[in-house]
Amino acid sequence: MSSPEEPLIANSRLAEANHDDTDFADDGGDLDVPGKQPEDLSPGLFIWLLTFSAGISGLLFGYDTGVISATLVSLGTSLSDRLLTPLDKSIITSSTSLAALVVSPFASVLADALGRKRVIVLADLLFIAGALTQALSVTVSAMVVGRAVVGLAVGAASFVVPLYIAELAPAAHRGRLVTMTVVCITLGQVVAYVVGWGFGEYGDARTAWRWMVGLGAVPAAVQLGILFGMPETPRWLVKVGRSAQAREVVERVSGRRTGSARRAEATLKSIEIEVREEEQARRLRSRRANGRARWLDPWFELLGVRRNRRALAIACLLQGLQQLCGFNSLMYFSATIFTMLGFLIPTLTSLVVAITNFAFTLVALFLIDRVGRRRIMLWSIPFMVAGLLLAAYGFSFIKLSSSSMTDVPTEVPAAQGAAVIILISIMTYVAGYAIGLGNVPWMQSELFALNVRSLGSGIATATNWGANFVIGLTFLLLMEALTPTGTFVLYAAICVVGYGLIWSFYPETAGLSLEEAATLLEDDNWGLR
Ligand SMILES: O[C@H]1[C@H](O)[C@@H](O)[C@H](O)[C@@H](O)[C@H]1O
Repeated sequence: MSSPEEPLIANSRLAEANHDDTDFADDGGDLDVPGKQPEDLSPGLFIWLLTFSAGISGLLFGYDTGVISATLVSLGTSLSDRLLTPLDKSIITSSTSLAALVVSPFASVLADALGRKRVIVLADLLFIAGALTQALSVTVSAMVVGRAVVGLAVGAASFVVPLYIAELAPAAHRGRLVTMTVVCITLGQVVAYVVGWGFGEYGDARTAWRWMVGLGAVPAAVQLGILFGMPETPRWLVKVGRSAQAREVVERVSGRRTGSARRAEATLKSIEIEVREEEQARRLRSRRANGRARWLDPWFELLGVRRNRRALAIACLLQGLQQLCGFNSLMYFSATIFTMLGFLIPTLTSLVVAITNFAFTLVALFLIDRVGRRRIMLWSIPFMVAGLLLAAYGFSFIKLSSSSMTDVPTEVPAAQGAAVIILISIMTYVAGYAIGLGNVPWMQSELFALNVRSLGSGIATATNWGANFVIGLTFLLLMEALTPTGTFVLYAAICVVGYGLIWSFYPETAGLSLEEAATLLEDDNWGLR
């Protein structure tokens, strides 16, 4: 079903861009400075401020997903006057990802209709409502509702914030800036773990968990305030016909460096060319569609055009793998696992998971644009496999009592040596994850052409949450059914399959403009570069 005009349009766009804009593309013109490489260039204060404010959403995403680990071991009998079963815990945990999954396709429709920024505002309101509902809940179902409302917020924010940053950032810095969001997510998880440990150890046992979950409302309120001074993205503004405003934003983003006026002009022009040509292509296609409903157009463009289909396949593969590799079972249940292994202060031990994840995401921040997305993934996944297999081996020395999955610490003392092996192997696995799979999938928007970028990123984000839901719901049950060793071997096998798929299908997009990255997938050798 791929339409014959598509490659022509893309080629003419590149030809036009190459003709009069050779020195800017989407890199903000930075490459036209003689003797300078992209790495030498700093993104400018405005971009950093934008990223920082947008990153608060990441912080919230991280806080709300991370806080569940300590919450689960602190709830005791405060919900519905009983101890929680493994199924209760699984449902409380995974309701967040289920709600995030449900909202992600709508987030893309809203982001196109209302603009990227308004969706971030909406997400903040939901973050506040969800945090308060959880803090005040007295039954398991009320807690599930609160977690689900937070899930709606996380789902919307996880889709729109990377899109917002990718559309504002110059190409030479895009990878690093999108990774900043993931840094904020992982920082949020560290904060959640520290809060969890602090309240768990030193707070009033009956109310500690209410503070843990309720505190999530604070950064959301702060961000609401900051958002008033933030701009909409120039790409969205051009798309809805507000080019004058788009020009102002592009000028602010370009800063006051020499030649920035010319760069701003050129950047705006390339966006306008892309929007115009995609509009033409869309009109051509809907003329051929013979009365088909208009809302179906983006779907036909996404699935009917070869390069878009390829982009979607890759984005969903990466997002699915990011979750199915099992990382979030550690994020959600590490306190439960370390309780089971007999560690004295499990919430403190589990801080290791969050801190390793955060520290290696920082390492990724410095490596990603230099090493490239594809290469960084191929280098890091083997460490994940090694870590998982070693953990599986460590678990084979540990006998679990039937009570080990509940709040009651195991009566069978875990073998100390094995517990240490497990801790080290988990750290290796988490480090490998944080360097590659933890952040590369969020660079999804650079794979898609503008006309399908929102929808494509929305579906890929939904894949992430769908897989996250499966992992959250099944981890404790798998630990019982397959044993911990079997569960970790299963995750290792998923990583190996993922490695093969990435090797075969994922091209390098580092350093390309959004327009060039989308065009790359038209190439017949799209997988191997
Ligand atoms: O990129 C993030 C990050 O890696 C988080 O630590 C993880 O909890 C999320 O699921 C993932 O999307």
